[in-house]
Amino acid sequence: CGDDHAHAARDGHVHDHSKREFPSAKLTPPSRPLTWGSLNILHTTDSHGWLLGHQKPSFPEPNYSGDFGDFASFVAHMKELAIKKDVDLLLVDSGDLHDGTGLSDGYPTGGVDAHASNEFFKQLPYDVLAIGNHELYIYNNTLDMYTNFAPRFNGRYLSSNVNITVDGVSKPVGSRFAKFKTRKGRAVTALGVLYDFTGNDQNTTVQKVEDMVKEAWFADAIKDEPDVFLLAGHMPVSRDNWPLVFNAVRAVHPLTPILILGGHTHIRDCLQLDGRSMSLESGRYMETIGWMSADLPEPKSHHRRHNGEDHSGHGNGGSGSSAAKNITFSRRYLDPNRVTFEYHTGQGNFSFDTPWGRSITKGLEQLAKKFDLTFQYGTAPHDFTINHCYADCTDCEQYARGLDKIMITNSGSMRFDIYSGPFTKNDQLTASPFADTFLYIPNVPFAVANAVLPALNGAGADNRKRDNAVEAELWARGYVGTRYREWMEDMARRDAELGAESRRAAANLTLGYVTQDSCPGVGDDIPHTPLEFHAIPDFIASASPAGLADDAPVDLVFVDFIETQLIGILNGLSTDGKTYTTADVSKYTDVLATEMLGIYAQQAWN
Ligand SMILES: Nc1ccn([C@@H]2O[C@H](COP(=O)(O)O)[C@@H](O)[C@H]2O)c(=O)n1
Repeated sequence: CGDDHAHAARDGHVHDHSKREFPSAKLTPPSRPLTWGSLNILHTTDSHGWLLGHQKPSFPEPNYSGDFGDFASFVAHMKELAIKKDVDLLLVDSGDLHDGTGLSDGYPTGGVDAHASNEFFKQLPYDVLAIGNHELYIYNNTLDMYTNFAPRFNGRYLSSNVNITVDGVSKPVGSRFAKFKTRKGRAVTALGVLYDFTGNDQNTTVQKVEDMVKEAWFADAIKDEPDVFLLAGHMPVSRDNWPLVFNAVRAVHPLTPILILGGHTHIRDCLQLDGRSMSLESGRYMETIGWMSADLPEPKSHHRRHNGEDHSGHGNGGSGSSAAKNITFSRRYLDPNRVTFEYHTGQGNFSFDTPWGRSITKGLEQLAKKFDLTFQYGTAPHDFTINHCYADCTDCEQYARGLDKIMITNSGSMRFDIYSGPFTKNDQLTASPFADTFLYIPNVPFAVANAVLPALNGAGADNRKRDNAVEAELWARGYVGTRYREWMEDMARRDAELGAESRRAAANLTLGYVTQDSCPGVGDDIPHTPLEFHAIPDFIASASPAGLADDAPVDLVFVDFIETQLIGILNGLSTDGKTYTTADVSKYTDVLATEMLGIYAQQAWN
């Protein structure tokens, strides 16, 4: 790509499409081409509105600087390559399009979250999409998916176990399953499964995965053998319920290839449930494009056409010679930026953009302008990262001190790092995208209020391991920060254990994800060195007021997202026989969690 620039200058070529400035940093190109199979998949998940790319100059952000227009051009070139290679290429998304940036959450009053950003998603030729938990926290968002999003995909937006009630009737938000043929004639049966999520709004329902697989429609959908099962879903590929779905399919079809495309924990992950299946999870926030390839047998229809009988290795008995063989798979985690995209498509900086890709980029920039996302509240004096170094927060503490209150929130409400420099409306919404309300319970005895945070974090003397029920409840409500942090911690630990020689080699690498999963070979497309990692608890709080007597009354302030857990914990700590209920809770302020950082920045960072 650097060469292309040089040629353009040397040859005096003038191109009328100027490139955007991102990435401002030098990016390492991949060094090994993708392995293509007879069926290939590009996978996105947990994009959460990150359609304009990561724009900050500090690493690892430039790794992810490609925007959705660049991605569209990439997809277009990859589709052409697939045709040239005469193989199948599918595009799959595993959900969570809401909550995460100004494009999804910076809409004017009266708007619907992610409605505008989803218009761009709708322009891509997704073959299968699955619903995520973030499509379900607010009924109006789900309704928008049902009314405006699902219809565009003609039955391929899948919500196998998720319903919405519209006009008193409960029905799937999208479709329960899809059956279709690929360009090469492969018969695909696809599902779109959501993990056992319980934080959904009224008038939406999520059926447990263990119940879904017992449904008559499910048995019916999987009865006929396709060439391949494509199980998309917003469910982590490790330590969750995919085996329930996998085993239900395997009970009927012991040998049919099964491709699982998962999500939710925001990590890069891959495993194989057997030799004829692969499960892939492709990160978060458009920081990863997943690639899966599989050398599948010829489509059954092809065999029937050519031989008059089925030698494909399909069917319960596995009549063909390939029946018992493992399938050859590959997987790769791509850093979405133009250097990656150009490398894998064999394009240069001036041949890469398609008119379609450019129009998507332009449309996204216009949307950012319309939502005033560059409005600047102040200038962040330094980086405030969630896990990578200790934030110097003395200034925030001073700001919160002086009143007899304790403010508690879930650390997951802080979604993204704040980088030094201009702090804009977009930065406010990437850091804190949830329109959660601040609530409070007045007159809680100080000693009790002060014990809530450690109890919530499971660190209290009598509660060393957090109650399993609380843990399960948090997981069910979508609390997955722990898994992402474990993953980051693991890569930092492995890095620390490296010997001196490997450490010297790693010194030349840029910061980024360093994945170790259980699939064969190296998954990351570009070798990186991992970020430093410092653990944070699941819940965080303001500094406790100093010098108060144990029975001094304080306001216990918290976000509505944690109301149920907090009241439960509070009642476990209460010593005076008082039982707290939602009747004790009032609204603390009209300021929403989405607005608070801007207010702070205006006062403290100007
Ligand atoms: N109103 C909300 C909704 C969600 N959260 C946080 O998001 C987490 C779930 O997000 P995933 O992308 O991981 O599914 C949830 O655990 C909360 O931390 C929130 O704070 N407020």
